[in-house]
Amino acid sequence: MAGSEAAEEKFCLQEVVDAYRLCLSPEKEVYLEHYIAGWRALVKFLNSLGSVFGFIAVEALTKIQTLVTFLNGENGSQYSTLQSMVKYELDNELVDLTTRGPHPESGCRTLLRLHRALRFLELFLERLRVSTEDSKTSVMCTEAYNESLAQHHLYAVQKVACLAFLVLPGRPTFFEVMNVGPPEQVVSMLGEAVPLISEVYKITEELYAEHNLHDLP
Ligand SMILES: CCCCCCCC/C=C\CCCCCCCC(=O)N[C@@H](COP(=O)(O)O)[C@H](O)/C=C/CCCCCCCCCCCCC
Repeated sequence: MAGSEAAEEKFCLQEVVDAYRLCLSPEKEVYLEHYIAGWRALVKFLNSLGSVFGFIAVEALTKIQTLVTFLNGENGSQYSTLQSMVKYELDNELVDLTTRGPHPESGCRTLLRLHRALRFLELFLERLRVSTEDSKTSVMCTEAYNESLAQHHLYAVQKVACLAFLVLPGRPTFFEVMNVGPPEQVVSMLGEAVPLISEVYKITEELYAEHNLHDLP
């Protein structure tokens, strides 16, 4: 890979912060384009963790790609925000609400999977932010996972995920990979990232509750 391409692929926490900062409109609508950009940046991070995390990166990328296809499709303008997507898909009966049927990969159900993962991210980054030098990333990650995503995963997926967490690099490597600078600056940027992610999460959570979309199959 050419040097410039490699540089493009490098993860940087600032990219995540920028994406989530750009996510909200003044009316607190969530722009899908920036929501996806945030996830793309996180996938870079997952890829930098090595092949053990490849299956998680592939799963996240598959969900991202489904949303990108809608956003770039002929009805793309209906997918500019989460709010417009939900309205468009519900108004046009494009969502399988109780069992999987003609619309197994709707935007609403696909985004719900990423939304649940965003809660994991929020919990994990907050743990990382308040962690100390001897804190273990595997423990922080397992706790955040058990409090969030695990509740929506099959037992076999939970087992594989928890095994992967055991080979996570330690806190110093995590901080380095974030490409921010010394640990104090990483902590400070995590302090910016977490509230932004929390707000996007909360707005999505309320939108899905309002439309009874939390259990989409
Ligand atoms: C800022 C740097 C540090 C942050 C590092 C975190 C990076 C990424 C954060 C989260 C990634 C998770 C993305 C996974 C998407 C999961 C979607 C999902 O739940 N899919 C399941 C259901 O899909 P359907 O079958 O209903 O279509 C699917 O069954 C699951 C497939 C396997 C994925 C298992 C993922 C479990 C682990 C998540 C945490 C990994 C974080 C490791 C790095 C810290």
